[in-house]
Amino acid sequence: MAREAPFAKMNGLGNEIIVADMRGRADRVSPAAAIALNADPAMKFDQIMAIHDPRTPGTANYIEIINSDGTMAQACGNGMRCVVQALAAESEQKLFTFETIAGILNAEEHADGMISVDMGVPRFDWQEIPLAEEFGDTSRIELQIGPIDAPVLHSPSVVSMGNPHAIFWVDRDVWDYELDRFGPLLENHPIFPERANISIAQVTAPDALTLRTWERSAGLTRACGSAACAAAVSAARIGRTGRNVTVTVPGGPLAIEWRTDDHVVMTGPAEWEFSGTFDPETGAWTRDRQDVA
Ligand SMILES: N[C@@H](CCC[C@H](N)C(=O)O)C(=O)O
Repeated sequence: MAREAPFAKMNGLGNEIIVADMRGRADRVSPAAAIALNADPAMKFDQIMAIHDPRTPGTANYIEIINSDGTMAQACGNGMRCVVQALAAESEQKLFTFETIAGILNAEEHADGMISVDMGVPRFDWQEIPLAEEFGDTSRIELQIGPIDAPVLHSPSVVSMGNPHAIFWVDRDVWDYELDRFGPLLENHPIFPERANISIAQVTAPDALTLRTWERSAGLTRACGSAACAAAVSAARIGRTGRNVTVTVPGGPLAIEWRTDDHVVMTGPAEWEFSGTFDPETGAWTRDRQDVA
């Protein structure tokens, strides 16, 4: 087996993604490789989306999602759009089905280049998010937050989009808050036994939100697709918006539809930056010659 695997460096609204083509090989991207790649300023990323052969022959490609600290994530909306664009560039295929550790996902590339991903159904039960203690109603929960001196950041909406999310509602501009300071504290709050992605959200219209996210295991990002879905369903659940909203993240807008069949569909762009090959064990990488200016 060749040691090097092809990759495409991409982004989804500024969420930095490496799409790694691991098809036809039995190995996986090691946590050490992820950490080494992220330490290189030219490759710094939020998630690696590793495309593997189907786990059962004849079924969907298996996508492994690896955070920049080498840990696994169950969902990555922006990364899935990057995977779709990378695979769509190989063929005429427009409709895709993938398997992740959180289940089966369907996606589609539209004629205008925008990509929709069916992110599945939101989970509101406290054990499925998961939370460390029982809450009957997770649409807003009261948290004991000791060292954080921001009184508004106490009663988030919590939800799983495959991965755990907490959405803190604010009335002021989301940029008024020091998410880089609160994010790591809230991510590791004992109520979240598997930690959580932490977002600050402001409802700006009955069909619009602004959102900033501190991602579990990746830190501040310019976009988090699963957080946009989590914020959209949470806003609708507490009666602040309808079920079709535009969620504007630092990288730009995402359209989120919470369908009547309970599935959440996210639509947005993906962007290719450059390609190369890398060693999935060590993270050593080379940029493709034709991409070098
Ligand atoms: N960027 C992603 C979410 C990434 C996963 C997250 N860091 C986690 O560990 O749950 C997205 O676009 O959804």
